[in-house]
Amino acid sequence: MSTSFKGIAVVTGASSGIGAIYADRLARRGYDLILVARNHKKLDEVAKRIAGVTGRAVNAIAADLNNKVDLARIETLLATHSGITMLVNNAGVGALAPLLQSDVDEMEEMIELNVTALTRLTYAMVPAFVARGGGTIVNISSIVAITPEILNGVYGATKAYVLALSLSLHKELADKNVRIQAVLPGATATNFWGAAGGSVEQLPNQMVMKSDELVDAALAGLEQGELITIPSLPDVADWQAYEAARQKLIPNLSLNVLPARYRLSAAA
Ligand SMILES: NC(=O)C1=CN([C@@H]2O[C@H](COP(=O)(O)OP(=O)(O)OC[C@H]3O[C@@H](n4cnc5c(N)ncnc54)[C@H](OP(=O)(O)O)[C@@H]3O)[C@@H](O)[C@H]2O)C=CC1
Ligand SMILES: CC(=O)[C@H](N)C(=O)O
Repeated sequence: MSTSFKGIAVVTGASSGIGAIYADRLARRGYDLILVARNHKKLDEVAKRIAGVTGRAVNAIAADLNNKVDLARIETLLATHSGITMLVNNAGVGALAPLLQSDVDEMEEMIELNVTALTRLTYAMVPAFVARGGGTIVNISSIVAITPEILNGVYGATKAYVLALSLSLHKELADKNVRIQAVLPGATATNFWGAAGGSVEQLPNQMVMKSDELVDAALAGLEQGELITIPSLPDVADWQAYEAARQKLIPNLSLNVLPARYRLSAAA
């Protein structure tokens, strides 16, 4: 594996779980790092460990992406730091309870982090990448983007947003050398579950991926040029068939002729 210098990767939510593994793997691939999360102590520990092992420059910035002032600080960094070549939009929280058992204020906070913060960081990053002739954005979505029935519906909807935005950005930025990848993890053994009020131990073991294997697979997908990476999916042909079915719908989704099934008969 080449370890030539690849610029700076910014990883949000890097104090634990998937984000901390991304930080480690990207440093080993030759990126210097800027790590973002709220917990300064944990973030510093991750940064020191990775810098010690890899010798790369690793900066930790404590920021609450649900706080407008902190978020603006990170947006400014992304828009102005010319060394940044990759953004991993990973920070996110989830929920497990259905609508009747969940609190709408908590849902709003989740939307602010999973959707609003990710959108604002992307809006800060993309013009800078376009101006510099390229860059890479990795968006951590989830399999619940396409299976919202599995967990809390608002959580699934936030991840469907991430998938939709990624598909659109890929098309919009195709000729600007800005790479987009959306990663759709299935259940992964991280703090996510405890933070969402559950426990990963309650899931059947065969459904749960280790976070290091998840990230290694996601980076393999990135290096293979994938737009969508579903690390758990055994046969990529199944995703391709799903996507082909979606593409087949497109020419028929906006027409000025009513299909026969909706034409009311004169007698009715
Ligand atoms: N684990 C799973 O089963 C799956 C997870 N995902 C997604 O993966 C991503 C990473 O989660 P995962 O590693 O599993 O869980 P973790 O709880 O381990 O990581 C979440 C990260 O986000 C950070 N974070 C949370 N809130 C904020 C905030 N307001 N501002 C800044 N950072 C914040 C946390 O750090 P801190 O508390 O220090 O701020 C932490 O570093 C999420 O987007 C999640 O939705 C997707 C599919 C499956
Ligand atoms: C699919 C999952 O189980 C996961 N926790 C997620 O965050 O989407």
